Amino acid sequence: MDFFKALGSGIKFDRKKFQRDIQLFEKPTGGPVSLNAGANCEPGAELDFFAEAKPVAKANPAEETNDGGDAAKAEEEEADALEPFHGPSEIQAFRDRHRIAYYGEPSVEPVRSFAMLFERFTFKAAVRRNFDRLKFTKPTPIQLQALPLALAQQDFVACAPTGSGKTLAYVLPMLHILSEPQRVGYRACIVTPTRELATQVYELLKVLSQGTKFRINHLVKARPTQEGKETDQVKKYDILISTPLRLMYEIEHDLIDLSQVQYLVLDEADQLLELGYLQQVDTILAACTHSGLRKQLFSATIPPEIEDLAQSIMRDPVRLFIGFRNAATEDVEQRLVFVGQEAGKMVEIRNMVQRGFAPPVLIFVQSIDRAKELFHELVYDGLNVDVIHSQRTKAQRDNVIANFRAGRIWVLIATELMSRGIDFKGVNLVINYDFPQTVQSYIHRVGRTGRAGRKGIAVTYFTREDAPYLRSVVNVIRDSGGEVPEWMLELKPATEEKSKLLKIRPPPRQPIITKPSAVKWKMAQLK
Ligand SMILES: Nc1ncnc2c1ncn2[C@@H]1O[C@H](COP(=O)(O)OP(=O)(O)OP(=O)(O)O)[C@@H](O)[C@H]1O
Repeated sequence: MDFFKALGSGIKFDRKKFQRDIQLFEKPTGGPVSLNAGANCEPGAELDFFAEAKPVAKANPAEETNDGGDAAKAEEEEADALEPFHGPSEIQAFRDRHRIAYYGEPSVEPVRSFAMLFERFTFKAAVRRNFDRLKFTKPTPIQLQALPLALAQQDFVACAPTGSGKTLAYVLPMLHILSEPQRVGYRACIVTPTRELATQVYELLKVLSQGTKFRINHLVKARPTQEGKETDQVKKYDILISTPLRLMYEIEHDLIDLSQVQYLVLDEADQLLELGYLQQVDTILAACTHSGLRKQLFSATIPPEIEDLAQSIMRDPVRLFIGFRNAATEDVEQRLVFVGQEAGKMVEIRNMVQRGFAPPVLIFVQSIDRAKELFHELVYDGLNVDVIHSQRTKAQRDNVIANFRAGRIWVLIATELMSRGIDFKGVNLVINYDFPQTVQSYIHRVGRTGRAGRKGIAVTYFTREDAPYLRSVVNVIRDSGGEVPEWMLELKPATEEKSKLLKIRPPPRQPIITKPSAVKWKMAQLK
């Protein structure tokens, strides 16, 4: 109990909601405990919940990893660098230094800085002001190249690590290209796999478009059929943000007109081009009939088969890759923990709590049932925990996210729903309680920490049954600069057939039940 009191030092609670917590944590006896998982938790220091991002130590990973000469060169690339490039070889050297791989024609020059971008492209004063308020000093590597590429109105596929600012790379050019609001209907459309991600993109667009008259429709709510008809009312919108299922419904019920869309972005494109979403995305593509339509695809993971598919729906796309293909961000320390059997996972979690941990923590499990089970275990342990999955109402999901962002929830249990795109800047630790079913899932889950230049830790539990799938994750850890024991590198990768099976169906696992109270709850569920 002392540990929790200590851990609570400096944390503000919603007093009504956390009455019990307040009783437990009031008048802490000492400073926070030194915790092995906490980048923010030095002995004696106050917990730093969702503080402003720390100085971006490595906005451009190349700056730290290259040799002295390159580092000195990178130093020269000040935030306001305007020096033009002198020919293709200098551009190539610049791209190499920032680990930008650029395939295709035309070769659009990158920018050295935001100052150079705004010198080359004259943005509306309001958008410039709004951008300045974000206080981003240097473009991330994907932004160095994708911003001018998008502004040159090219089709492209962009693959860059999680948390490296891909959203800005399409949202900012969109506002420049659309230029002025026009009452002709949607001219830009952004599709994301989840409602939560759509909301996040909408929030950034709202910030950047303040003071302009652009109208943005965040289409995630169901609406009565008549209300949605393509009336003058709907024509006032310039930009649409939606999820594929919602949008397909609108198209199939003739509620929406996408014929004026000239700028289509698929965020988390590899997921959108997978079987589960393909039909919906096909319907959306077919509805975007404008001859000048430009398509841009973004993700932190673009497997080769998806790259081929992407190319088939685009016009000579440029392909942009930052760093290793399909690697995890280098800002996350990745650990693998062998837990023997299922029961070992709860032991490990409880040990972690005993040892101390620095919230906020995000825990991933493979199914809704397991999310509920784990929630009941941890709630009975007295942890400040909540759970998010698709069976919760939209309002509940929004509340959970807001509470987690505000530090009112310390531990959030999530299903795959939250694995992609969601930007929780302050997450210190991600735990893969259940081993991810694909290497892409691993990369995205791990990428919920270590964002925008911050550091993070990701711990993945594995049982004997998970061992055959370990190798692909081991490769990701190695490629992102992590250390892995030699024996793991000698493991055989799972066969293609086995990996495909795992992707479709999670493996059976023992329920997460260790307490009589949880058994009672589970029995009631099964009735
Ligand atoms: N140039 C920049 N400097 C500092 N922070 C930035 C910069 N660009 C974006 N960010 C911040 O980085 C964070 C991550 O950005 P974003 O969510 O766009 O990442 P992403 O690459 O789309 O990640 P994911 O693949 O997980 O969706 C955000 O909080 C954003 O505000």
